[in-house]
Amino acid sequence: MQRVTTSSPWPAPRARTPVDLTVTLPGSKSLTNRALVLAAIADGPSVVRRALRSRDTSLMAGALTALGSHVETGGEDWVVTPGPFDRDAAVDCGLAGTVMRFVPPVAALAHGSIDFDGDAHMRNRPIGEVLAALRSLGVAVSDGDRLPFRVTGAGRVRGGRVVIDASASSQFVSALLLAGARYEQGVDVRHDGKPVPSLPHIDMTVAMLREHGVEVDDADPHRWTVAPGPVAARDHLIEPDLSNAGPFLALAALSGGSVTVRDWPRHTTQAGDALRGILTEMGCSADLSDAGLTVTGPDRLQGVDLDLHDVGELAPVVAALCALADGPTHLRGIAHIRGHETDRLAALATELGGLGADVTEHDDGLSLRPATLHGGVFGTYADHRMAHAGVVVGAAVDGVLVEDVATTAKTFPDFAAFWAGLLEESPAGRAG
Ligand SMILES: O=C(O)C1=C[C@@H](OP(=O)(O)O)[C@@H](O)[C@H](O)C1
Ligand SMILES: C=C(OP(=O)(O)O)C(=O)O
Repeated sequence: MQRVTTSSPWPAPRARTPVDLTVTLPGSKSLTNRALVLAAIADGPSVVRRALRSRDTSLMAGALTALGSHVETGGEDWVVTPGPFDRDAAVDCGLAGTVMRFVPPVAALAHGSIDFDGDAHMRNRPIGEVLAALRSLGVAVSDGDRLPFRVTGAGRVRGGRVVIDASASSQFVSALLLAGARYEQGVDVRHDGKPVPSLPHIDMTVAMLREHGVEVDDADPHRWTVAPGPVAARDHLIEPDLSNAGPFLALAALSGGSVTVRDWPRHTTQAGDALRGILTEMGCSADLSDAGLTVTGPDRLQGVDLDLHDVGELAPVVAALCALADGPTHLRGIAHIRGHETDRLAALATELGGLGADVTEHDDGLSLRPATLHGGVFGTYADHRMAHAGVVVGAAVDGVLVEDVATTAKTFPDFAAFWAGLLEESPAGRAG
């Protein structure tokens, strides 16, 4: 776990009085990258409307283009035309789990050798189960269980049954399901191991496959079967990224003000929808209306005892908010987030602790007790959600400097300018 020191740390703006804000947020990373993959293996062109334009989605578009698809990313709506996967290619995964996990099963369909690599830390993130699964489904994959690796496609994949341990990441399952319909025998994935985290993301994969006309059986909680067959071309309208709504809703929670996120879907498979329940448990009110989701913060923020196994990507912002709460907190069930963009449990314990939080790191979570926080540099370890955690604390505490805030570009274009603009425009910023 290394701190990144690319530019001067960013002085996080304060919210000194209750905010009153309405925001329109960029699209979901998870929905955009699934829509791009499915479009690239579909039987005709598809449009990804209101696609998220960020580092992770540009890397996905770049990967699918390298394989031979045509992805037009000029406007708000991205047009994807499947092409022949008939060449050798190199894929840069950056730090995008969705690119490193979702693209190899697609590359296996190519006629060519596809080389994968990514950022330095990406070489530590787990992928071995996907590579082993591909080998057992008849695909030539170089030795090893980490980046860099090579997938040599023969233009066809046998497919069939495979057993994996997906306890480190739900993306292992999603990856095999997304491409599985294009395998000769489809794919029958069984999980054998500790519980799979982030299950809403597998539900998202299954729902989107079905929208593309693919037959998926997910009746058994540890088994997913995708029937072989065509993937129908289909346009998608991308919902706002509800996980990235976390820091914005946290502003309402910590300032006792109100934040409305426009276009919050009434029904969604996004994990971020769980923020409504989490913030309510912390004492906020959360109202879903035609205007969007409005969260209003309480006078005193309560600590919580939560199992975040299904929604681990929310942990950094939730932990930051809990560090500001009046009561104790225990966040459990999130050992797997040690394999995210950084070891998030260690990073949160170190960085929140560095600002005076009373935080204890456990194997599978964190506990926090009320403490008076102070300013200082908040390290982000190239992790967008660590930067979100830093700005949340910085909105409530003087003198917080967020290192490498530009790392938020992974899933949110120009985050810092947007965040600062909001706090300037709100009465909270003007009062400061
Ligand atoms: O499939 C996806 O789009 C994601 C799945 C989850 O990964 P893990 O299962 O590795 O937690 C989530 O944390 C990540 O942000 C996005
Ligand atoms: C875990 C995350 O990302 P990735 O898709 O790179 O796994 C995340 O965004 O919190």
